Amino acid sequence: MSELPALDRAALGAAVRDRLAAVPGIFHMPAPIDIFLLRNFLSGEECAGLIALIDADRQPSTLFAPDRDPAFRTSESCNLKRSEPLVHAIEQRLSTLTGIDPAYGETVQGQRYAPGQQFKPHHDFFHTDQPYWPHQEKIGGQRTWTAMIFLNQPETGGQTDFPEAGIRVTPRTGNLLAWNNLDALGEPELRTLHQGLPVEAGMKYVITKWFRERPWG
Ligand SMILES: O=C(O)CCC(=O)C(=O)O
Ligand SMILES: [Fe+2]
Repeated sequence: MSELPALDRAALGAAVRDRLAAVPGIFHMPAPIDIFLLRNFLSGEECAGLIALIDADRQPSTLFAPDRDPAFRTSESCNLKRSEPLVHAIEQRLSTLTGIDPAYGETVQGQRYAPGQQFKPHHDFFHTDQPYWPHQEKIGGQRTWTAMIFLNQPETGGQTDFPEAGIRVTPRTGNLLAWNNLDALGEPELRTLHQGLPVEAGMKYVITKWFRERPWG
């Protein structure tokens, strides 16, 4: 087995940013964090295929650090298996896009929000003072980039909001949002705080891919 190195967080942040910035048609959003929007990363057909996989397997979503607030994350989610050809193909494309080897990525997670459901403000990076950290540290360490793809568009609500970065993105079928959870020095960037606002009408489906600093698992 070939040994993949631990990635230098700061160098990775810059390398992925430069690679994304060169993608034709991508929008580097004006913000104090590195965040990109790429329209139509997936086709409507691919999105429909992923929605069917999510509907077949979805369960109430969980949290690494269960919150006292039962309304913190009310969506349903599921892990999408790499053995599904569609999931495998999308993982390859995400790696080509970001330049990050698929081994560093966690399993793709699918998520569905019904009206009233939301994911309150949180960071995707790990808080290293939390009880979950020693285990996460062993199985890949800190999260680096997040790639999220909107699979459909709810009628109203369900935007992804970064209150401290001044960014709010409306779900549109096939659009990809990618951001670096770490700062220029490779440390957790607090201004990546984000939330999935409550869906008001219709359904919202997304997939999320979190990349680690070391091979995951
Ligand atoms: O659904 C959203 O808009 C945000 C989802 C999210 O933040 C996550 O899955 O980590
Ligand atoms: Fe998140």
